[in-house]
Amino acid sequence: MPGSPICRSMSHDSKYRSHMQELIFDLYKDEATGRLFLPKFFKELVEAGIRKDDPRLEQMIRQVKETEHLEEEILVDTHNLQLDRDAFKSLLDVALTPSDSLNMSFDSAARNLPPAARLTSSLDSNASSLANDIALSRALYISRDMFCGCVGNSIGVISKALKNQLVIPDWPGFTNVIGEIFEEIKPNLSGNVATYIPQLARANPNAWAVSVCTVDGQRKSWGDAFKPFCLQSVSKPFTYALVHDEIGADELHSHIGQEPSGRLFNDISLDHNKKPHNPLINAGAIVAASLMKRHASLSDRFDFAIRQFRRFCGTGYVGFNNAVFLSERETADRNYALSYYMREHKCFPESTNLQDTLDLYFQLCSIETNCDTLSVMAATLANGGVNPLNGERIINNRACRDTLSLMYSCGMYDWSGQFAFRIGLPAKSGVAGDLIIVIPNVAGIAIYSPRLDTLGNTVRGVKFAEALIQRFNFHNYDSLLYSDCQKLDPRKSLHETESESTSKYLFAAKLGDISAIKRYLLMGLNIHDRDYDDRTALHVAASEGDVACLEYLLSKWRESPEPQDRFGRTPLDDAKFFKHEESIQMLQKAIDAWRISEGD
Ligand SMILES: NC(=O)CC[C@H](N)C(=O)O
Repeated sequence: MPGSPICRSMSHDSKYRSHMQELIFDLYKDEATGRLFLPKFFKELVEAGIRKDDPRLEQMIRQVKETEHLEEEILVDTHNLQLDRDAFKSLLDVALTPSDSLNMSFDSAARNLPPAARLTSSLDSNASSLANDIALSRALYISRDMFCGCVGNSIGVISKALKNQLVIPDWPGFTNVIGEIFEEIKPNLSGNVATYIPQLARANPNAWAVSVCTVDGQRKSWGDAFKPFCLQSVSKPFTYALVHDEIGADELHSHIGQEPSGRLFNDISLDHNKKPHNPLINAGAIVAASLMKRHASLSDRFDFAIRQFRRFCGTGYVGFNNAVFLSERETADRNYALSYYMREHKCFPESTNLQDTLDLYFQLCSIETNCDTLSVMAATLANGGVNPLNGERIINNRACRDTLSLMYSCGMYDWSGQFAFRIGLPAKSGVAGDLIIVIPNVAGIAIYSPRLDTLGNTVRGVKFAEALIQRFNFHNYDSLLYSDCQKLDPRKSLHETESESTSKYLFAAKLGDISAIKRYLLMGLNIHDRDYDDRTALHVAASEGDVACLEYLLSKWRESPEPQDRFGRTPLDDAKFFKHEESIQMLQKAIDAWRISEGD
């Protein structure tokens, strides 16, 4: 439909996308080769918190690998290397692995190439120069066409990351503090592993893991983050959300209340309406299970549930621990008694099969995952029901809102009131020692430490939550106006005036922070911008004698390299004043070239 809003927006989107692709390529390309050095590019994304296994980068990484077939003659001709395909691919794999260890990966990769493929070359035997020479081949320096052809839908997250517009812009700074808290709490070995379900008693009591995923998909994990555990009661908010999404609030709340019970999670009690107090204790969760796809077979109901649980994370591990399911079912007198008591009070829908209901409830509690994956599930709740890694809506917004409200008031058993008061965030704990904390519109946090306190909450998890709130202004009421809260606010600076951006841009030039300069240019700032003294970034870099920064600016400069500030001084004057010889030569060369191009 040419001209229609949809068509315009689609054409606008595709025009915007290709504009961003070109802009990013130009900003990040290596001036010497005119190509984009992939490892360095990915390093920028990793530093912003976007991991290589992020589904949004999958297409790009796959296409780069597929598109870039190994042309041995290029390697042999250009570098006189005797290199077999596997060895080169292993080096390409390392180079495309944006990780903290990226810096050393080239050297280690070149040194660790399989003996058979040990490179023989006329080049310097030093691994890093060898690796860098290999990197000069096409595979790691990609052309404009290849970049624009491969980046595809990844451009959204890439441009946001490079523009520093992700919800937590200083990701390294934020995760450093989280890492400190993680280490601080690690020595705490108080509490005991749950034993009333025999399988749970076998957990490693000292396991300790924390994972964070933001609503922009920035992720980091610490400790045993890939060690599997069963969700147990952490499954309850997701069950409630799915049933809410399926049958709606009115029908759901005609069966289950929204009040904290003030009792243990498996207490045999109902509220004044003879309904379970809320869906986050056993009584309410069992009724919620009875409502989930209640006209389908038990196998279809479980299949639906686990598929939906997997959609909450979109990646990672979500499985099922049959041993825990059987162990739980064999020792569930309390839940059976509670269910018969509820049936007596007609809490279940007509013709509910109680055994099926309990089996489904035990199965939901026996869904297995790990911290790294669970943090994404929590981030989907933080993100209004939309999975941040793929943009898929999993539950409607009202179901998400109601889930968070109940997690806020009822999520921590008989410590829910204290948790809401002290930490001020929606959370849900489980007897496996798992805990999710949701920071609405910011991030989901998953924690795993099996030692529980007397109320059934993970001891380290609660301590972590308290430490988190001491450092960051995440408490629901830290955001009050006129707050004198001195805590850290790691979220992006919401508004920056143009003059603020210009001064920050010039300050980046003073620091020689080329990445920050690129981010400002990516955000649309004009490279020739001047401050109130008509000083430009060229003046600043020339005064500092920062040759790398000066070289980058001159490579993008499209005006005369002799701008005058309010005192009539040019960047060359400044370089001469501070006696920066290299800068003087570089500027003089640029001035000569400019004058020739202007026909002076
Ligand atoms: N708090 C919990 O995690 C309890 C869940 C466990 N499956 C039970 O029903 O008792």
